[in-house]
Amino acid sequence: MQDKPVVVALDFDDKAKALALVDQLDPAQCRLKVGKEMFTLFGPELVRDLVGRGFDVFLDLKFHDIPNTVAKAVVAAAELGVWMVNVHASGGSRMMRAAKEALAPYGDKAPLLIAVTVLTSMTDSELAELGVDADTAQEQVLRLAKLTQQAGLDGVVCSAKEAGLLKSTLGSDFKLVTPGIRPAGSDAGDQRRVLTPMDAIEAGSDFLVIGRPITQAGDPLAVLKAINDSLQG
Ligand SMILES: O=C(O)c1cc(=O)[nH]c(=O)n1[C@@H]1O[C@H](COP(=O)(O)O)[C@@H](O)[C@H]1O
Repeated sequence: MQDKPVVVALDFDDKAKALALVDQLDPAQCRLKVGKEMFTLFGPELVRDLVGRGFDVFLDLKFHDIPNTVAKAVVAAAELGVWMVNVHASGGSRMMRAAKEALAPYGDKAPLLIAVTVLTSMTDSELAELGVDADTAQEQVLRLAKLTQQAGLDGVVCSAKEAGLLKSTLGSDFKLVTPGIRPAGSDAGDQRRVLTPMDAIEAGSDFLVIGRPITQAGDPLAVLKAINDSLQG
């Protein structure tokens, strides 16, 4: 298992509330994810602040644009000192390769570059609505994950439900970052393809992105601790 597999998704519209949670967290216990809402509201300053506090930050902006634009965007992320950044695999292999090449000058200081395959909120019928020629979400995830690996990226964001298949097909070094994680008994919300933290790790997930079950809990630290303890077996 990876060191510190839990990545807490900081999806807040209130910076003070987010920082009140961050103040209680220890960079030795978890990593943090900043997504579209907080980045749009509070910008790179927030990311610099979190990096400055010693957290590994996953900048989850899911870039999806032409190769030149995405390459420049991932360089901007690297300049912020983030640990991980992501793009949409459906932006294509040329775009993904351009992003990877743009990070080469950062050497081992480059953020991990990850691609989103099929969003964990998507169902098979929603994929069909988009005209995706795959029988199941899983088939499309595998197709996009193979493309991502061929483009030289470090891994993919996927549902833990696909982790076993992806690990056995793509090898143990290819990182699997899995949202849609719900400790037993917690509300799935808008997620459709969910697993518990332990089941996700056993299936082959490297990093567990967990938002509302921690951030909306009465005692977020207790939930994080319970999750970390459950993973220690
Ligand atoms: O890239 C992601 O992190 C992501 C990809 C995906 O397919 N599904 C998904 O839920 N996410 C993110 O993972 C987090 C999940 O949050 P909760 O559903 O609150 O645990 C959110 O910040 C989502 O934006």
